[in-house]
Amino acid sequence: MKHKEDKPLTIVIKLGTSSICDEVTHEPRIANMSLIVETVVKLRREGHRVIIVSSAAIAIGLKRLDIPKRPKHLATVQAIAAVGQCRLIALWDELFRQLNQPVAQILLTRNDIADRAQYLNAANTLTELLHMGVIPIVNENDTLSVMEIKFGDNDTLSAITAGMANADFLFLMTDVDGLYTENPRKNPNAQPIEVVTDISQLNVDVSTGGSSVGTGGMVTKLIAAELATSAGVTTIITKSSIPGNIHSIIKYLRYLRQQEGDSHDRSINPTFPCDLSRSDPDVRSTARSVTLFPGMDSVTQSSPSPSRPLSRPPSPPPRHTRFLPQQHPMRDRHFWILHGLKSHGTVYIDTGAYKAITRTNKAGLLPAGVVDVKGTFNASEAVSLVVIDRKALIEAEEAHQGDAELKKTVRALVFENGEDVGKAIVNYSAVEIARIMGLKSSEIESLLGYSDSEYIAHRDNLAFAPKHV
Ligand SMILES: Nc1ncnc2c1ncn2[C@@H]1O[C@H](COP(=O)(O)OP(=O)(O)OP(=O)(O)O)[C@@H](O)[C@H]1O
Repeated sequence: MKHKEDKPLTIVIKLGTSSICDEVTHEPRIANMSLIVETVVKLRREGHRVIIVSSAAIAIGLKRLDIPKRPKHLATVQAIAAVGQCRLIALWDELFRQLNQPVAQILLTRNDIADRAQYLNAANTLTELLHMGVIPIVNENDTLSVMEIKFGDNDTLSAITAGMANADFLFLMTDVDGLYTENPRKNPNAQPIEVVTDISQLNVDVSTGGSSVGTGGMVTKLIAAELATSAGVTTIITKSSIPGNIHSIIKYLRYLRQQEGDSHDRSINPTFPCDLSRSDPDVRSTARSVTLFPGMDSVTQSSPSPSRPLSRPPSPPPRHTRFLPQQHPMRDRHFWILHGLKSHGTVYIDTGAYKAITRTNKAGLLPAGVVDVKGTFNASEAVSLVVIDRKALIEAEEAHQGDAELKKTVRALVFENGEDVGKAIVNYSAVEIARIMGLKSSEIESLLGYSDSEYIAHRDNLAFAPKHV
């Protein structure tokens, strides 16, 4: 019988600038890149599908053009990126060619995925390349990207790519071997974090930057981990200087998964009391119940099945931080709304509306639940949803009836304290919403002269950040 753990995996590997280039000289780290190539080809030969997200176009361009320091002028940086990207992909192609492995270049901007059809098209191209046995090498299209259409950093881009490709794993390879309580470059006593079950509960300092060529630091890695785990992708931060670690970590996690699979096989009730320390010393104190792979229920670890001998436990994996995927991954469309679309404004809703649109059998957003609107956006564009306390707003306004200035300040305060809970694609423009907010849907037509929908946003067009569902 073929077991779940034998299933080929889709693995996204994000390589930071510091992994590909020397911080000072900007020379490519050929030896390290070669080791990455060997690891990726090994994974390919085991049947896995691998996508690389590669930074470093600008750094490589600086070297190519003999410019010692990154200039400030945007057009100059974009020109350098164009030169560097060319060299970078040529380098990857040359190294992979030695092992007869074809690669493909994919350059993305946020604009490329802002349209649902284009997003699906990009996802289909990725799938097709993987199916053909090609390694897609993804990067932000720095040459075209202006602030408005930027992913901003390749950590975010890699998480979106992982979601798009329905990946099992996202490896964020960097110059530290994991997340620490503080920046280990600054404080050698910082403690490593091994398993993260809930990113919102993390108590770490990620405020300081990393290498001089790095762009995101740890902050963007945490954002990326939150994004990827919400799509069901196990996310790992580890050191890029030993790329073979990817293989050891996967082997180790597959072993755990095999144990988990056997627990499922032999039990009517899949949850066992367990001693995590037997199989996973990393998890000992941090997690009692773990989900190792997307699509599998959270189960506690248990001893191996007596009916089928397990393979020998692999040696403990190299140090890494592992972010466990959400038990109920977000639907692809919701993932796209939340992370693929740029917000063009804000729709403020009250707590009643929020409850209605987030309950299990969720409703669409009706005009009655909208308190205010900000920005200039058209119908069919994405907006942020912010929940505010309508009762507090009314009370505050009533308390300051006589003082228009104070009333304005208090109102602004209530709005400032609102909570950003997700995004929606709206059926009406900002101007239209401003006219129909607070009203019953049946009143839309008489007010606007038409009624395209009874909803401000249909329930399929509402997406919430994981902690808000
Ligand atoms: N709490 C923390 N734990 C671990 N590293 C931290 C922490 N806070 C800050 N850092 C810094 O984050 C750095 C890694 O991020 P950085 O952006 O420099 O690298 P990269 O991802 O390899 O490059 P790029 O951003 O170009 O993709 C580490 O070198 C470390 O100095």
